[in-house]
Amino acid sequence: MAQSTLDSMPGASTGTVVITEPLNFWGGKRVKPREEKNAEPVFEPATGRVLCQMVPCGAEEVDEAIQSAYAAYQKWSKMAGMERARVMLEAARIIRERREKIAKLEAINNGKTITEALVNIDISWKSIEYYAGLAGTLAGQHIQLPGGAFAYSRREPLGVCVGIGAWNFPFVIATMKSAPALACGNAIVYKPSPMAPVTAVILAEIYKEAGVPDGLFCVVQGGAETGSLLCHHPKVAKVSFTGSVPTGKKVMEMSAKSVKQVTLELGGKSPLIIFKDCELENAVKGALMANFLTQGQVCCNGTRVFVQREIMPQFLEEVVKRTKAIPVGDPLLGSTRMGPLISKPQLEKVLGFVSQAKKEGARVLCGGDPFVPSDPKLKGGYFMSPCVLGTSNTLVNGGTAHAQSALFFNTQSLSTDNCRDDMTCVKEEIFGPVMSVLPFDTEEEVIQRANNTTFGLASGVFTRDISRAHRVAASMEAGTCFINNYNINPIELPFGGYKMSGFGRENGQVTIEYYSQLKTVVVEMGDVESLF
Ligand SMILES: NC(=O)c1ccc[n+]([C@@H]2O[C@H](COP(=O)([O-])OP(=O)(O)OC[C@H]3O[C@@H](n4cnc5c(N)ncnc54)[C@H](O)[C@@H]3O)[C@@H](O)[C@H]2O)c1
Ligand SMILES: O=CCc1c[nH]c2ccc(O)cc12
Repeated sequence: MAQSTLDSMPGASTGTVVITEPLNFWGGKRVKPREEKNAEPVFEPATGRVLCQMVPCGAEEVDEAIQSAYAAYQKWSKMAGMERARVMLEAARIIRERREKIAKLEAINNGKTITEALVNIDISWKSIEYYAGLAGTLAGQHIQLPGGAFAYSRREPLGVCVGIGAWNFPFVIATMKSAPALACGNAIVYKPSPMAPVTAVILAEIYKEAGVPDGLFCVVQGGAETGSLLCHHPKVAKVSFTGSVPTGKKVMEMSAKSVKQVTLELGGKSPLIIFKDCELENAVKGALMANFLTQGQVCCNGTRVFVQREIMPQFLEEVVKRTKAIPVGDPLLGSTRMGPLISKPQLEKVLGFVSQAKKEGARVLCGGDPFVPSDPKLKGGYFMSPCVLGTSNTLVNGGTAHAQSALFFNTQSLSTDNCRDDMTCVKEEIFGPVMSVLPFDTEEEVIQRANNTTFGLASGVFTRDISRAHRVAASMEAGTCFINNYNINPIELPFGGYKMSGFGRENGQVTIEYYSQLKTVVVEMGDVESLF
């Protein structure tokens, strides 16, 4: 087994790892790219150094991977669910055993902190364990018909599925797609993001070691072109896509040509609503969890934080204090709570949103600047200080919080020194550590404003009023609503979007339905009654 990448991990530190092994995997082994000519450098976000080369797969390589997956599917789909479960449980066990090494590699490639990367790897093996548990339960129905005839339904796999992933949760996304796919008896060809290509192949090796047939989980590297080859391939039955709305639309369009099933897990601009009767410290912690994990590059982040006017001063004071205290730096240090963004263009894009917000009248309450850590090896990294955009008055001296709110916030509608619903930073997905804080007055008003978006991935509400909490949750046009917390996404819970945030679900029992199809078998026990 080519385990050398992982073997080099225990002693590895930021700025030291170089990966030269092939990153494609099909037919049960790593596969060297056919041509190196379109190689793209992959950068270590913490240092800006080249970590490896990503060589995109062309049509022949994609076809080879899909043929290899199809051959594996023929074997795997004939195994009993319990047999598949056994192999999957072994894969989960191996991931768990190697969690530190895999997490380190993930943190090096993605820039997320080692603390978060470990949580991600734990989610990954739990996902495989969870779907292994369901593999043996897949069953149809028996339906009695008149005259002794009957029918039964069989839950069958789809065939070769394709997974296309984003760069923010590379290992998690690869497992969240492959675990339900394999449990149902499918094979899967996975294309990671060209910016985070290194851990998917580790997953492929682990599945192989656990005993899946060669080709069952393949990895092809590449960007838009390779993705498009996958979406057009006639042997592919389903495409599960995680990424942005514009790319999701293209994937859906390409898949429609050969009527492939599609799951779209797309972006968001989720609202987090904080009522004045909340437990304030929890609400502040929730707002930080909703905005700053993985440097704010999380699809379901609650980036529009609506705060009831009366508690705005206290909320802002506390949220700004805590945001300023977030230790930004080397992702491999246990004490770091925010690493670098994924790439230089992403950093520039996010800083651009902050500049635009200022031009449109928002006040930067903290952060929003490029950040250069003191450690010299991190000088070329893509760091920025976490940012809160909102109103400035609460940080003005003097007056009680209530007096301030009465004096200042009652005139807010006249002020431009504020986040407003029509600002770019409030309307568009930034995908970086930028929280926009907006005042509101009434429940009715905030529900309308929270839903006034084309996205619908997630939402959140903080209140002590149980009736209000459920009323607000029911009225959110979003696939998830968190009550009195945020970004709690265990694998047992269905996850996915409303509106332009996509359709289909990942995680939870329901995902079995997105990786399988029902066949109805009708059985006659008597003679055929023919009208002809
Ligand atoms: N809903 C979710 O579960 C979820 C999870 C993570 C990220 N996201 C979203 O992903 C986005 C960030 O990720 P990104 O920048 O990697 O997104 P992206 O849309 O740029 O790329 C996603 C993937 O699509 C591939 N791709 C690009 N063009 C393609 C094409 N024409 N055909 C087929 N594949 C193509 C990319 O190579 C990559 O693997 C954000 O909008 C974020 O909200 C959503
Ligand atoms: O960007 C979001 C990635 C994501 C989607 N669903 C889940 C579930 C658990 C996670 O840790 C991440 C995600």
